[in-house]
Amino acid sequence: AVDLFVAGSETTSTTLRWGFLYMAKYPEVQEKVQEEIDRVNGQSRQPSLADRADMPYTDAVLHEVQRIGNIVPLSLHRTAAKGIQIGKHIIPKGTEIIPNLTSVMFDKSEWETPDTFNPQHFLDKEGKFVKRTAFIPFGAGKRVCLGENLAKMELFLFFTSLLQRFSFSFPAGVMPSMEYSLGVTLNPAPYEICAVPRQPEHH
Ligand code: HEM
Repeated sequence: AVDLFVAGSETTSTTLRWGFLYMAKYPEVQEKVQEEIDRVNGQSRQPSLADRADMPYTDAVLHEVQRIGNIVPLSLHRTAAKGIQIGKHIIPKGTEIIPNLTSVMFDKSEWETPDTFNPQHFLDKEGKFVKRTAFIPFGAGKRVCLGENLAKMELFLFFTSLLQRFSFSFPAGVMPSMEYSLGVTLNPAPYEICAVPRQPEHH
């Protein structure tokens, strides 16, 4: 049970902290997310998971936050249970393997603008959500993150519920900093942010 709390708490909250930071830095993206929330939920009904399919832009923004936030840059270290050959490379049994997720999620041949926050990475020309095979923040294969689906549900619900009620911005005179510190996960450096209540809708 402790493993699940350790693996599940900091990862999700760190991703959300990157998310609100990017919303403050890119107010035009934040506004488009809020337009989508207003269209699908209005102000009175809280977003639910059933709404996700109707919110491709918000879904794309969350995916892009996870890609560029890159919170587990070197995944989990693994040990080869048996010897294998991948192309020319022979990996003997017992080899320690450190998967480099960063190299995939910032790969210049996979992403149009790898170093720039760009939700269009996950949208087609009609604005529909598109999956990308190089999106692997949860790892890949047999030992992919056990909590992937739970994490995606949590991210969607917390992100949309907060953006329904608040707009995030930097305090006057504070320059946005996208600096990070590497602990267990790759974290945004502590930042100051304003959560300004949105005007209730007038009917
Ligand atoms: C945004 C949130 C999360 C991210 C980015 C994330 C990322 C990862 C990554 C990269 C791995 C290694 C996968 C591999 O070796 O290929 C992993 C493993 C794991 N994660 Fe997550 N995780 C998240 C949330 C969660 C949550 C919410 C839980 C559980 C409640 C969880 C439980 C686990 C467990 C148990 C493993 C080990 C699986 C195994 O060894 O078979 N994670 N996670």
